[in-house]
Amino acid sequence: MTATESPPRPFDERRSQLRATLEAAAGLVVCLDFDGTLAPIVDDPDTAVPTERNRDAVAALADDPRVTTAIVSGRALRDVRERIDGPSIYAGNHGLELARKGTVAVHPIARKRAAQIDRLCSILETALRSVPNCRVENKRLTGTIHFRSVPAAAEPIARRITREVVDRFGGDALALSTGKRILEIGPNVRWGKGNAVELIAADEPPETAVVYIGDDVTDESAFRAVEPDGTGIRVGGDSPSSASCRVESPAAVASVLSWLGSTGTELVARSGRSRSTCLETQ
Ligand SMILES: O=P(O)(O)OC[C@H]1O[C@H](O[C@H]2O[C@H](CO)[C@@H](O)[C@H](O)[C@H]2O)[C@H](O)[C@@H](O)[C@@H]1O
Repeated sequence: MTATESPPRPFDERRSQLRATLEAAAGLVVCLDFDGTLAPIVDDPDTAVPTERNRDAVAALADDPRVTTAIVSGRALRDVRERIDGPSIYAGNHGLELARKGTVAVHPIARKRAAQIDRLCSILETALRSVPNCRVENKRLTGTIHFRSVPAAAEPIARRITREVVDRFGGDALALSTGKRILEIGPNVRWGKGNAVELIAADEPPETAVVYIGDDVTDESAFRAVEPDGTGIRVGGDSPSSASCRVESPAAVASVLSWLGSTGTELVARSGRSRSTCLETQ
């Protein structure tokens, strides 16, 4: 546990703190992870879809001019865009690519190393061919090796092969990281979802409240980016996290999004009105 990590509190117990944050805020940004947050975790990554309530709640937030809504995913940008519609901002590949204001920015080192990722994904596909149901997802800037459907007895071997291949062919240029029943290869750079969230927030007026909801290790840098002025909400479990709140599941995320879209936006709007009243009376 790092100095800033402690078990997050249930969202309902922290609601009054979030109310206070929003009452003092000039605007609201809602950043959302995809797998395990909007979409329940499933065996086959190709079949992951948001729950209907999350889809509707995201569409409502995205339509509200008082809110900036962003998806911040480990999936490739193009992939995640096809899975959830509405937001004006999308970050893919754990923040290495960021689509906003009509342009797509790509981390320059990640762009340079894309050919190496492609090569490594091919090598891994061959090396892991004999492991039943082991899947290599080539996302251009990163690659994901999926073990969720691999028989339990074969998983340690598959993970070992993956580590050995990345050590041998990735050198210092590429790095391996973990996720939910996956290993991921990416450029060896200090850049993650937290950096993307900081860029998104920097476009907003000062004193905008940022809420980030996510479920996995790579979401921790985003929680650190928003806390303590904003609010991180961890989905699932009560293990230590840099998020101050938690909810149980993607089903519970929908209730938080609905609350943000109704009460949350109202609190921020009221705060905006009281600010302008103050200015007018000076
Ligand atoms: O940051 P996210 O949007 O949460 O993406 C993280 C990874 O999500 C996907 O893998 C995870 O979800 C799959 C579908 O439910 C599941 O089968 C797998 O075990 C999970 O790790 C996605 O396939 C990866 O590319 C993302 O990096």
